[in-house]
Amino acid sequence: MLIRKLFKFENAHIVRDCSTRRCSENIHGHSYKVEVLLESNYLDNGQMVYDFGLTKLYIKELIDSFDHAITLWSKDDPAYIEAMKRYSSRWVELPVSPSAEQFSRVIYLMVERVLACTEMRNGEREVKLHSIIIHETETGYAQGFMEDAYSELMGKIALEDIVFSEQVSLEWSDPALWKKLLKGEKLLNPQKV
Ligand SMILES: Nc1nc2c(c(=O)[nH]1)N=C([C@H](O)[C@H](O)COP(=O)(O)OP(=O)(O)OP(=O)(O)O)CN2
Repeated sequence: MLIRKLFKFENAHIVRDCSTRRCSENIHGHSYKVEVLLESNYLDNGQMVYDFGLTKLYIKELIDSFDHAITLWSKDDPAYIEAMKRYSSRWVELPVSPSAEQFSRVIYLMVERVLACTEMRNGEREVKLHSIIIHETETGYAQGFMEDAYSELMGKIALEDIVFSEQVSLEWSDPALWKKLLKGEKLLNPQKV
């Protein structure tokens, strides 16, 4: 059984070296839509794969890090990165360029880590991340699966190389959330949301 929850964020970027000049040479923004697809062969005590309400805790919080933020590629021109960080408080720095494809891989790894760290308390069993779909526009999307997220052909992504700005992390329910996830600390699901 597959379930899907939709999240949204508004984000700015430049995608260097792509064929579209508007995209590679200009800061521009998108109203992103993110589909998180979860699967299981089992149902929980509420006869659900995973309560949609529970996805609105850490999964939503982390995806929302990108909202009203600029996403930077750590290999971009250092002068550009420095200027963006100086004049914009909400930024996320990635070890890969922020194309729709790379966003799907990055968000796959982030959501997968949240699920791995989550202690589920309502009889959920073997809830797995199926894929992440990133809609960059109304007409274009990328869908990333586990094999894409871990693909060495596409370039290995280490979660440790994803950096959130101070203003982003201060808006999380726990400003140490990312550090805790990197260490693999447990996140306890509430019994009711
Ligand atoms: N495979 C990809 N192609 C493009 C990406 C991407 O992430 N992956 N990104 C871009 C640009 O960011 C661009 O803004 C979006 O491109 P495009 O679909 O051409 O945008 P339009 O607004 O022109 O969309 P229409 O619906 O066709 O008007 C470029 N390519």
